Amino acid sequence: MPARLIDGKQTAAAYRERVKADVAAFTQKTGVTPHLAAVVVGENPASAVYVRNKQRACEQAGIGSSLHALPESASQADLLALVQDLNADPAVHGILVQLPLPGQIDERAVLDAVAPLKDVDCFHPENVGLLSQGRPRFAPCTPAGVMELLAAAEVPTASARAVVLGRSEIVGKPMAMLLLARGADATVTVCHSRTADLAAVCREADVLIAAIGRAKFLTADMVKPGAAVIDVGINRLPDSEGGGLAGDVDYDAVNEVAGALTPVPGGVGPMTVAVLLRNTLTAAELQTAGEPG
Ligand SMILES: Nc1nc2c(c(=O)[nH]1)N[C@@H](CN(C=O)c1ccc(C(=O)N[C@@H](CCC(=O)O)C(=O)O)cc1)CN2
Repeated sequence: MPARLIDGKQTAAAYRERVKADVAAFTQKTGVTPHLAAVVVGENPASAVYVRNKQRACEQAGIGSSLHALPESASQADLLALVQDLNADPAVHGILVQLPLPGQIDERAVLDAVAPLKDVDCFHPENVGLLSQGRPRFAPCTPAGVMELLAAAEVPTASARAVVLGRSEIVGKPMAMLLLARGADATVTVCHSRTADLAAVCREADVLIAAIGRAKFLTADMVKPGAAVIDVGINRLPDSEGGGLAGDVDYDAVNEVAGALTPVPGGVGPMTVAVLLRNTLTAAELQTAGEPG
């Protein structure tokens, strides 16, 4: 029997409606319109699409946005100066620096330069530290989106064995923290391409998060029958393989073994954008006098 489909588009649409209502209430109460500044460096076509989608989503939620584009040749100093300007601008509540950045730029130095209260991606070490201590200021967008999908699909995490395949700063590590947090209460293993007997480790999972960044890496033999599998991967296939998008999960094969499964596209991706909207509202609340943080 095929797995139950976990529909990210539908869950994200409902989530975005809730954010929109909360933004309207906030703006009515304070007179402040939350504002997201998006920073893009270079001509990466996928980044351009993602940022355009984020701006469109802002507009639909009643959030203002601005685009700050630098050329591919921009120096680290140019980018740091832009980030400092946005940090100092009281009309800007959230700053996102779209990744990846061109090779000449030290990504970590730029992300560290974003003011922690405007760090709507939750990449700044202060915010990662708060998250790891179980007192998050912002939700890490993609991992928090995964938690929303699990909740919407009524997949229990308490006492479940959760395996996170991938150890990136953006997804794998914060994902493990959210699953481990009080309330989620999963028993969490983080594994990666160098884990010994990786398939056996993955097969222990009741909840399996694939975030390794390799197309169709997770195969059916790595999945416990009935497990909930969340595919975080968004990989562009070469034309020789038909082009298009593939997740980190070998969808057709895993669909025959898993109990529930997210598609790509239409799974985790839409949730990343939805959580970004929530974080922009949170940032505006934190920076608006008289608003509880
Ligand atoms: N500053 C950031 N940079 C990047 C992040 C991030 O969270 N913050 N994540 C990714 C890109 N990303 C958001 O920025 C992102 C990627 C994909 C989607 C999405 O909805 N994908 C669709 C498919 C879209 C397509 O056809 O290409 C889907 O999965 O249904 C949303 C956000 C790296 N950079």
